[in-house]
Order: sequence, then C-alpha cells, then structure tokens
Amino acid sequence: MSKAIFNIQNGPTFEGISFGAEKSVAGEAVFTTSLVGYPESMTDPSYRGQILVFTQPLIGNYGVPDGTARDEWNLLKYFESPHAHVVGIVVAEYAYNYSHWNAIESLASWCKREGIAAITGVDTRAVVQYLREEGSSLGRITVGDDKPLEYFDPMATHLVEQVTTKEPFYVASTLKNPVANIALIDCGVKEKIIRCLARRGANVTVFPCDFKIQEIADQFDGIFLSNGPGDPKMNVSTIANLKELLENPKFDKIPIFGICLGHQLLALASGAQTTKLKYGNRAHNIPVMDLTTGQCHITSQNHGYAVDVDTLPKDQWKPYFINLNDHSNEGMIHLTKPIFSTQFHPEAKGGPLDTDIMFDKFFENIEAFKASEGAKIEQKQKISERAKLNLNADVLAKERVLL
Ligand SMILES: NC(=O)CC[C@H](N)C(=O)O
Repeated sequence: MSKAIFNIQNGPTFEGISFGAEKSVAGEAVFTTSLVGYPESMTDPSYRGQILVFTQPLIGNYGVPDGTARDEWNLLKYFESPHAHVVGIVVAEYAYNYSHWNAIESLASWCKREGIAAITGVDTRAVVQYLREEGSSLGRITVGDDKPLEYFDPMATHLVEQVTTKEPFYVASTLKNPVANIALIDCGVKEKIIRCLARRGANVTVFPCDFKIQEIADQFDGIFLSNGPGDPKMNVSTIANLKELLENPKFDKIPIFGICLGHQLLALASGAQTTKLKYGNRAHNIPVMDLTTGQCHITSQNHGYAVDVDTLPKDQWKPYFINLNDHSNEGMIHLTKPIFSTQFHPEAKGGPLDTDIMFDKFFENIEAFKASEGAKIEQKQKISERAKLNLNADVLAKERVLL
C-alpha cells in the first residue's frame, strides 16, 4: 500500500493511503454529499477532469457492478458511460471488504484498471469546510514517491469535446410503433437520460455536440440537450447552432428539453449569461420549487455553473424552478414555445425519482406537436429524409462512439 497526499491549491494538505491507480493526478476538487451512487457519479461524463471528494465517510462497501451489462435498449445498465471520468477520488474511510448482489469487483480494483487515483484516510469534513469557505479550488493527488504534478484547471479546456460521441448513434425503441423520433445533442450524455427517452417509446438519434441540428431539426419530433462537463461558455459552436435553431421561425413548434449543461447552453443561446457558483451543487437531496405550481421537489444535482436568472430575456423566458437552499436558478420555460430546461437531473442516477415527470412533460409536448399543423410531415417522409442524410437507423452505430 502506497502513501498518498491530497493537496488543495493555496489550501490544506492531507496525508492518506492510496487505494487506486499508482498514478498522480491534478484537477478541480469538488465534493458531493450524496450517500450512495459512486459508480454512477464516477462514470457521469459531467465529472470529467474533477477530483471528487465524498462526504459520505464509508465508500466502497458495495463494490462496483458490471460496467458492461446492458439493458433491452443496449444501454449500459449500471454505468452512466463506458468509463470513469473523474481523475481521482478522496474518501474518509475506504471499505476494503465489499458486499452487494451485483458487485463484480472492488472499487479499488476498478480504480486501478480505469487509472483513477484514490486516497483514503482524509478528513473530508475539513476538505468541505475549506471548499465551502474558499470556493471551488484546484487539487492534486500525489501517489507514492511521485513528484507532485502542477495544478491544472480542467475548466479552462473544452471538456465536452473529450466526451461527446464522435459519430451519430441510434437507440431504437423496443415498441412496434415508436411514439417519437428524438434528436439528442450529446455533450456527455448519461445512459439513464437516453433510457428515460427510449423507455417512453422514442427512437433516439444521438449527435456529436457540434452537429448542426438546425439543418435537420424538422426531421424530428423533439430535440434533447444533454448534460456535460466544464464551463458552458466553452461550447461556442453548440451555442451558435442552438441560437440559429431558436431564431428560425420554422422551428417555433418543435419541443426542446435540456438538462443541466443542456439548460445552460439553451440559456446562453437565448442571450442569457451563466456564472460559476462558489462551490457548486452536488447532492441527491436538493430542494427546488416549481415556480408555476409552488410545489417542492427533491432533486439530484451535479453542477458548478448556473444560469444568471436576471439576464434571461424576459419577453421570451421565465424561470421555472428555484433552488431552495441557495436560491440559484434551477430551470426555465419559454413563454410561447414548447421549450423548457432544468438545472437538476430528473433522470436521477443516482438520486430520488421525484422529477421523472419532466420527461413526461417533454413527451406531452411531443404529442401536442405531432398533432399540430407544424408537424404534418408524414412519418415515412421524415424517415426517408433522414436516410438521405445517412442517418438511417441501419447504418448508425448502436452505441456511443468514443475516440
Ligand atoms: N451535470 C452537468 O451537466 C454539469 C453542467 C456544467 N458542466 C456545470 O458544472 O455546471
């Protein structure tokens, strides 16, 4: 067992024991207060480049499930993407013995295989107290006798480019008569999000982040904008594409739904601004209020940036949800078009399922759109148009295409 050191730039140093890869790493140090879900969080592409500190003191006790297991849509059953995206993890007490019906290996052996640095024996309460007071900070984990790495800010890079699918891929509905064809812009989409769409009977065509969706939006019944890592402002071409999509009156009736980064990109494309939060919201129990009903929902969250609600163009958008802890914006809804977005994660993997209804709302919008005049291109014609663009389901990959 090697020793390991966790440093926070201009902050405290913690000594512990390495239980992951024999590899030193540097990134942004963030903390999550979620009690469970370390395999889901670590494989969520939105955590790309980050060192994740768990406030739950005992981590690893239920091991790691089979990351290759697939469901009936050929989506990963237990992981949110094929690989881990955090660069390192920090825990108070690693559970060397694990036990769970679907565990196939220990967290330590998975981290070693995935090249994730892991340190145990850290006073994670002190880490969180520091980050909460001083705000998000850069961190590094130095393993064994390695020379400490330079601090590195992943937020200054275009992280979405690293996680988006390289080619479009297709997830077919298992229904004989699928209810919708949805285009999904993949900025680092979680498998559960695709499952939430497929489970409701949609065929989902997943596109790379910078795909010019505004050129073929009329071939689809709805457009989905995914979650993803990094500073939303880095996604210059995606924002420009969305701006053209929103400004083209031809697409006024097409339903759009965005989650987390998707929400932020929609806001930026509408002329609003995003800001970096002091230390972000990463938890499975964050209360938000629906401003249209006054109802409170408990939500799953993982973000470091937020939409500045004061900059939303008020003639087009209104805030949809508000965070009841820090009063940051949690979503927006268009005044006249079937478009809405949430900062929280209604797919909740992990987390509470309270806001799964947001997907139902998207499908209600899709139903209304399909029944409306604006969507009267016959389904067969749409399919042949998509085939002309080489987006025929038969020629598309069936899963995420990685580098
Ligand atoms: N989960 C996400 O989509 C995160 C969005 C963005 N990268 C943020 O940190 O705010």
